Amino acid sequence: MVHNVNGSNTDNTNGNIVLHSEDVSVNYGDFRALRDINMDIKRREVTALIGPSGCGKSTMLRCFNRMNDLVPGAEISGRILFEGYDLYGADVDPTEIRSRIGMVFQRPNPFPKSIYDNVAFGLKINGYQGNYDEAIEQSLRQAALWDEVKDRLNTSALDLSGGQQQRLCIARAIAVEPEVVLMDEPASALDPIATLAIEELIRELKVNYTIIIVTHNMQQAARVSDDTAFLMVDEDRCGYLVEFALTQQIFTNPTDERTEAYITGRFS
Ligand SMILES: Nc1ncnc2c1ncn2[C@@H]1O[C@H](COP(=O)(O)OP(=O)(O)OP(=O)(O)O)[C@@H](O)[C@H]1O
Repeated sequence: MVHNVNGSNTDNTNGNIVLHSEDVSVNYGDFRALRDINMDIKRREVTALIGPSGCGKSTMLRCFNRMNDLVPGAEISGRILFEGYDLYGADVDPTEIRSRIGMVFQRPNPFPKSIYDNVAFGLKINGYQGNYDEAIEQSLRQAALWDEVKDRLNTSALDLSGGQQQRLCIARAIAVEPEVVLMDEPASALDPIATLAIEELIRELKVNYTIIIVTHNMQQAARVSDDTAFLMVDEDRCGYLVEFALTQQIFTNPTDERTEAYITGRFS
């Protein structure tokens, strides 16, 4: 169990901050991929991570639910506080963290099981004792998929379209009622209509969840997020944070000229 994470906050956070990163750096073996990242993720808001390829967006995202623990050679320094407590503390169970901070990947990755069993999966692992039918319906409704699948819950998830599969993966992630959902380019493998459906869904989900999204698509960041972090790479290919601000400010009146150059397409 993660002790006390619902208790009173300790240092450096207030009730509005769910995740707080402090001087976070990440190495893959000898290669430093990210340095000194400081940012606060606000509750029930959408935070976008943007920046050129290789600047460490996915690496940073994975730090927020300890997915980098699973990457050979990955080492993180600095601190991340989740609800005020050290996410990397000795008493923290990474598996529990990953159910409280869920993840949706770039390519929809449903299991080769029925639609129903995909959503039930996390509930079973968590030893859920409630009514499965109700929990599954609620998750599919929240993921804006219920009406399309309610008559075929026992058919294979692999028969769904790409956009439906991604919404199913979102339903699977939210079934265990995480506090945070991390999304790594969740719409990049989808067509424009499915992409808009995912964006609409993200705006709906933030009523209940805190969302962090990595996206290459700046219009998408502007459409769905409240805060935006802009990262770049230095001459050693190490990623760093240039600017973190309200999305509206980043896209209309950025403080840093590098942000301005990036969002106006002067480099990519
Ligand atoms: N498992 C790994 N082992 C070694 N290096 C890695 C690993 N994963 C990522 N990197 C390197 O770390 C740096 C940051 O990668 P990351 O995928 O986090 O960037 P990104 O901004 O998400 O990139 P993209 O936008 O292209 O997906 C890159 O130089 C990448 O090559």
